[in-house]
Amino acid sequence: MILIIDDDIAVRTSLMLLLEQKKYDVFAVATAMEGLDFLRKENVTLIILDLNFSIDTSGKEGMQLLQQIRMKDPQVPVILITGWASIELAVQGMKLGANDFINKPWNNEHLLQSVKTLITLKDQKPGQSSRKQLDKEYEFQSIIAEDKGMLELLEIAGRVSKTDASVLITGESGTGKELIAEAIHQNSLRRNRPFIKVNLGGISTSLFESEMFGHVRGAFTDARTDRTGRFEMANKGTIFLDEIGDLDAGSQVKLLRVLQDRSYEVLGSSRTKTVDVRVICATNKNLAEMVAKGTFREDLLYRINLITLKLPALRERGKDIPLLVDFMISNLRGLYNRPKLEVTPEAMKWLKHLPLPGNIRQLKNMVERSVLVSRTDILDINDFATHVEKQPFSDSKLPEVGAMTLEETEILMIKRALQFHNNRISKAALALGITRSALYRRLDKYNIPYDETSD
Ligand SMILES: Nc1ncnc2c1ncn2[C@@H]1O[C@H](COP(=O)(O)OP(=O)(O)OP(=O)(O)O)[C@@H](O)[C@H]1O
Repeated sequence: MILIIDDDIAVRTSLMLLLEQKKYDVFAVATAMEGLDFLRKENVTLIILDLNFSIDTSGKEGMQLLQQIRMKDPQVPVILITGWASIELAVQGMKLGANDFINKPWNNEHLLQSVKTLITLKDQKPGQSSRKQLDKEYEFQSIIAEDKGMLELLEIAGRVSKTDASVLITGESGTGKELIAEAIHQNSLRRNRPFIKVNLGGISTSLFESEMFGHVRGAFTDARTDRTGRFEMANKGTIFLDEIGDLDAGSQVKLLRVLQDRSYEVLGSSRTKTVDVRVICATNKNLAEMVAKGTFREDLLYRINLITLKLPALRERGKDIPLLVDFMISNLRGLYNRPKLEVTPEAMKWLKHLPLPGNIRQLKNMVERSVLVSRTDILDINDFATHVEKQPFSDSKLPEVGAMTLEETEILMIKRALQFHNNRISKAALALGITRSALYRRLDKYNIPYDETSD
């Protein structure tokens, strides 16, 4: 049963009609008291709450009610309805545990999507599907994963792919964010429509609008012909906004508007265009931290992260490395016509313990290079070892001369290696290029705490 709490009879009626048409059971109340009373007695699957309900437009009462709802039922999904002017209120509401917010006047499709997504996700907790079941239900062939966390992630990705919910994919560089974004599109009802990828990190501020929304001829000096924007190209399909954390403040506002209203203006034209698009964003930055620092808009974050998928780093799913290597080798057998390509068990073991900060991309590059260069089809440790790509490092990253002694630098590097490898001594030693016993000696010498049992 969906519960609507709003004192405006017009809003209640139109929401009820809309949801009933879609065969949802709906109940509407006008006051906070009635709402809480209903929640106590009935099994509510989702709540739609108008934050500005009651004559008090500060939203205080709505916010209080949200807190009370959360105390009674921490799980029930809550969608807030707010006026455009009270976007800050919506952000506060999200912090208090609401799941989504919709601006008035709302777009019916958008609202129904949000309802469908939240109910779909609530129905089933992830973590129940095996790889086999996932493969039966979805098309994830190009994504190699047996790791439990990854399977949970794929299960959620599969389920949300059928909705139009916006998805934020986070994770270190090379962990497969783009691959997941493509898979969501491929498993969605939009699969036969365009999938448009935009690398926001590569678009300059001055070109943002023309690139995203297009321009008409003469809109600015260099605009000699009309240009179709990326949103228009993605119409009816999916737009994948990569590196969203790299967007400057001005472009963030412009993006927020199109994500809120699904409408925009082509540069140099006064006509408003609407767009029907599914939005998937990705970043390797920590957006919550950026919000705290004031470099990323909080309202934009809530607009894009109805569903967040956090991809694990490869070192957190080391058991998947042999599967990934097998998959890569099998592709290369066909590509280079070398059907006998193999990796020795020793090399496989060695690869499993290799520090790979560039994640799957780094592994893939290394395997491919090793195959290309090796004269034999049976690849051993030595064939790979010469191709371990050191991450690009510039000495400008080093502290200023005089800021640190050599000993202090050594201590810092040891601590970083331990932290990176979750205190696993042998892995940290390998990354530092010393033996385990040499690392133990240094840990004792510098009094760095460690856990002997963690290796
Ligand atoms: N689970 C996986 N199975 C097979 N190949 C994978 C998997 N994950 C990633 N890859 C491959 O690794 C490479 C990097 O993946 P992708 O480009 O999706 O990473 P990313 O997280 O988007 O990187 P960046 O943040 O640098 O843009 C691609 O060639 C991709 O096909």
